[in-house]
Amino acid sequence: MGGDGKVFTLTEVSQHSSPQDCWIVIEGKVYDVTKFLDDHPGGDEVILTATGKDATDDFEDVGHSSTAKAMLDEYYVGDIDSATAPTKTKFVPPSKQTESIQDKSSDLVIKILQFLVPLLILGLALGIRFYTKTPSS
Ligand code: HEM
Repeated sequence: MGGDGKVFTLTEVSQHSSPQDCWIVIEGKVYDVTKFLDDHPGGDEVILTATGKDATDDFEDVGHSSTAKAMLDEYYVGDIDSATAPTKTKFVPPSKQTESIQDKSSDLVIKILQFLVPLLILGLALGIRFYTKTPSS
C-alpha cells in the first residue's frame, strides 16, 4: 500500500471532515478522499457524513464492488489508533449474539402470553356463562 505507516487518533481524523479536506476510516485504515469526493458515484454528501468515525459499516452496507474496494488503496494515508476507534466490525458477532439471546427470552415471554391470553378469555367466557346461565329445570 502507498501509505507511510502513520497512526492517527480518531480525534485527528475528525479534524478532516470538510469537502476541502476529507478523511474517512474503513477497516482500521485512514483514507484521504478529498480528491475523490467529486468523483464518487454515490456523491460527496454520503462520504462527508461518514467522517469522524469508523465508516466501515457505512461502506460495507452499500455493497461496494471490488473495484470500489480496490480504489481505496489510492487514498490510503495511514492507520487508525484502534484504542481511539475500536473497529466495530470485530465486535459485531458477540453483540449480535447477546442481542439474539435477549430476543429469544422476550420471544418466549410473548409466546407464553400468546398461549395464555386466549385461554384466559375462554375461561372468562365459560365462567360468565356458567354463572349467568338460567337454571333449567
Ligand atoms: C474511499 C471510499 C469510497 C470509495 C472508493 C467508493 C467508491 C464507490 C464506487 C466505485 C461506487 C460505484 C458502485 C460500485 O462500484 O460499487 C460507489 C457507489 C456508492 N457509494 Fe461509495 N465509495 C466510498 C465511500 C463511500 C461511503 C463512506 C459511503 C456511505 C457512507 C458510500 C456510499 C455509496 C453509495 C450510496 C453508492 C451508490 C450510488 C448509486 O448506486 O447511485 N461510499 N462508491
